Amino acid sequence: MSCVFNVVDFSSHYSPHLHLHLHAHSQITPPLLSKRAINRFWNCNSDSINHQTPRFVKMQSNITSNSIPTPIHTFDSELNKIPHVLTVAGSDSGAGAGIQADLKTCSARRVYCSTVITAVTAQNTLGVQGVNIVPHDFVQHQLNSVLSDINVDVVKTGMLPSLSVLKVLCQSLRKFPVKALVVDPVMISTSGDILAGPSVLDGFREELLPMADIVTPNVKEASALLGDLPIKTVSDMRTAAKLIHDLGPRSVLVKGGDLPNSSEAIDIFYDGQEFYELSSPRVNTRNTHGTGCTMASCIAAELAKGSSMLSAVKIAKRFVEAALEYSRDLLIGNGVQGPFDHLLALKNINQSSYRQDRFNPNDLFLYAVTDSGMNRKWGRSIAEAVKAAVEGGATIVQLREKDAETKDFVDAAKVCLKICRSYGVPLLINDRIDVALACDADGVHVGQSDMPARLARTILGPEKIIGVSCKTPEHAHQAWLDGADYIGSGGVYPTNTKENNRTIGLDGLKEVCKASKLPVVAIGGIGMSNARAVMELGVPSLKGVAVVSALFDRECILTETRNLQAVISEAALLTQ
Ligand SMILES: Cc1ncc(COP(=O)(O)OP(=O)(O)O)c(N)n1
Ligand SMILES: Cc1nc(C(=O)O)sc1CCOP(=O)(O)O
Ligand SMILES: [Mg+2]
Repeated sequence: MSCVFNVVDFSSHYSPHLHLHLHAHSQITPPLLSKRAINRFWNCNSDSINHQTPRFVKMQSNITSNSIPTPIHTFDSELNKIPHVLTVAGSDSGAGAGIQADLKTCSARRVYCSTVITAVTAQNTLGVQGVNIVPHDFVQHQLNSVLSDINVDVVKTGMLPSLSVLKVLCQSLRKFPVKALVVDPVMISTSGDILAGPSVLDGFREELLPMADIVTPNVKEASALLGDLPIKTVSDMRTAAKLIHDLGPRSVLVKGGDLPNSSEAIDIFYDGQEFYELSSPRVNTRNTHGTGCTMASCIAAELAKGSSMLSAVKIAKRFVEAALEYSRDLLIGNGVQGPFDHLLALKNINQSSYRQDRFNPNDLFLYAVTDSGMNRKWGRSIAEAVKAAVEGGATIVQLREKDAETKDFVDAAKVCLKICRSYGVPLLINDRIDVALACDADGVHVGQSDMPARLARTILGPEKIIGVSCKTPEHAHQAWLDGADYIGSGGVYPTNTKENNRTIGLDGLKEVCKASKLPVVAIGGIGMSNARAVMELGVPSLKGVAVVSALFDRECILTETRNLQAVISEAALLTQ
């Protein structure tokens, strides 16, 4: 064993537990460790009681805390290092738990996740219909492939279906030490099916738990690990946490989600010195399949990013709580226990209002841009103005509410979105990416001094529409490079709506249109008198006109929009 340990580079691989283990079993003494490794090893745990949120109550410990500082899981300072969790677990065909839950959790928490599959289960929301155990030598093969190549920060274990699989895992962890080991002692599925037998239980107690940085049993698993010790109260959970800690893991999280008759989900975290009671509101939902796997992989993900153990546990609890809350009414499968949505993204898909097309350049044809000052002047709400414009034939709407309070802006945007969706008209938000996200608008329009389009694209994702204001061919080229969908170009004519706006004229517009790889909408001083001239420019990339005052600074928005529609439609027909 010691010859294996002698090849370990202590400055880059860090598992406090493996180090302790190593001191006990090999001849390596602390002076042989690099200064950096020693510093990291004895770094104080930054989670003191002062940092706790009120919902996480530190409990009195029976153990007098001594002055030995607790190591934290620090993260190598190499720039651009991607945090990496390896999950060693079973596949769940229903994708609520197991490997699939781990992958979704790590993606949601922005951590790379590799997988070693220990068993393939046939499973759905009704239960487990079949289990096919992967031979232990092939589990070892997978472990070797990943650990020998990709720099793993944290290993998280789930279903370990046989003692031989557990043993090859322990061997690999000794050969390839990692920064932390998170053990979710999966034994019985939530549907009551046995996923690991008694010999595995012995393996947990004797071999795996002593190597673990944290073990995360639920009440049933904690009881099984302790020879069927009854656990019925929070006080029992605390006793169990202490007894499991005595088996060797550095920390224990006993999850009380299954305890009956409580409006709260209470977990007990014990790090060998202090007990912490972590409580969250119990979410009343059938969609809880995979919460254990998710909790453990989220802890692993946070450790991989450099969190202390207590922080990682707190974040994981919040993450699970938020995902359950978001998913409480999701209907996936016909069984009693459904999966939940780790990425908080599935709900809109079912809405009848979901837009089918991502972006159609022809939507730029008659582009209505609102103005709160004009609406105030004419005594109408944003929603009334938008409704009149879409009824009159506006093909896209932008809410340009420069002086609205954020809350009012979001509220109005939600109402306008409903109106626009009912007409199949996209709704964009001017400048405010946050408002667009909050109301799930179809996209944003940004100018040269607003949020850069490239960044807006990263934040909003691939499906949202992004428009960029461009006065020059260079702007247009950059907008294309940045992943925009269209450009707005102007001011074509002088305007009173936007202060200090440089007029580029029809010639400037033509130059931009010719250079642009993206569809263009013209803006600035456009109305009934000059829209035809703009449309007759005859450049293929020019798709329409964007108008503020000629629609909204008028008594009847509906009539003005209809009239402008007629004029530009006629011009478009003539120039085809
Ligand atoms: C379609 C369209 N084109 C241009 C603009 C102007 O955007 P920006 O330059 O960011 O100026 P503000 O509108 O924010 O004052 C636009 N809004 N829409
Ligand atoms: C919002 C805006 N952007 C412009 C640009 O040149 O980029 S001109 C403009 C105002 C357009 O209002 P109206 O239709 O009332 O002239
Ligand atoms: Mg702007």
